[in-house]
Amino acid sequence: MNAPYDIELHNVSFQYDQNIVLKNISLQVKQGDFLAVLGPNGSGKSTLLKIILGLLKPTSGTVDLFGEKSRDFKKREWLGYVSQKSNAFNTGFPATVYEVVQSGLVKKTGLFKNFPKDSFQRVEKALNSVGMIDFMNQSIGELSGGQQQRVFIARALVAEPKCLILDEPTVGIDHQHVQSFYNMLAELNREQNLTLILVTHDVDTVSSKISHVACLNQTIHFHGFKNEFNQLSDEDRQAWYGHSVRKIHHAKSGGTQ
Ligand SMILES: Nc1ncnc2c1ncn2[C@@H]1O[C@H](COP(=O)(O)OP(=O)(O)OP(=O)(O)O)[C@@H](O)[C@H]1O
Repeated sequence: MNAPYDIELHNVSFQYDQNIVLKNISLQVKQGDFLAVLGPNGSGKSTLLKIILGLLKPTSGTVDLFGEKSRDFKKREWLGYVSQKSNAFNTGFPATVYEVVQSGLVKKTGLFKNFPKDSFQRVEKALNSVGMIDFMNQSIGELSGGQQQRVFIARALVAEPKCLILDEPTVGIDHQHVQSFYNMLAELNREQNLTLILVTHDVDTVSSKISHVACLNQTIHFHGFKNEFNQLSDEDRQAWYGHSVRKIHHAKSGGTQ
């Protein structure tokens, strides 16, 4: 299928009971984009992701996935999802890294079907992509938060998604490992042309990796290329975030602008 966009939202609004959370969101994400979704706490970022994933239905407006109406879209495995709470296993959890990643194939094969014959190769490939192949036989609970999160990305990758959606995936990862985590995402984006949608507060750390930025606070205040985001005036930023927000820091430019 040669869809113009992986994801296209038209005038999407959403409310929980009387609480309006999203208003008139129109947004397009094309194949190979690396989009960072930014916004203050409670601005609707996770809700937006759940609408894209089809876990919540818009109160009004429509979502198209790979050129089809979301409600008609059957290839759900094309959308991978890694939530911020994935890395929450304790040390006693009785599953190996291999088993956790293999469970991601259920999305592709269905719950009551056997795993495909080449599942070992698929798990191997996914673990290689996230640099975790050496941990294949280890218990998931024995890994650090950052390692567990890589395994969860492998679990999403094993179903061979075209777009990976990540909700604050670095929560619980040691500061010194966050950069290498984002390097890994950038490599997936570059080498596998994987579309990435990332909700994050790590604007500075991820800035050199992303291609696009969307600024959300109930509605979209800005959506465009990263460079355009950097041109936003302080007034625009204040209107979006409610208080002064730093511009993206570029290591080469010699400091926060
Ligand atoms: N299941 C729910 N039922 C009712 N209200 C909810 C529910 N989930 C979220 N909300 C409300 O919707 C609003 C947006 O929440 P959401 O989690 O989408 O924001 P967010 O930008 O992801 O926040 P954060 O950065 O704190 O994770 C908040 O006011 C929140 O209280």
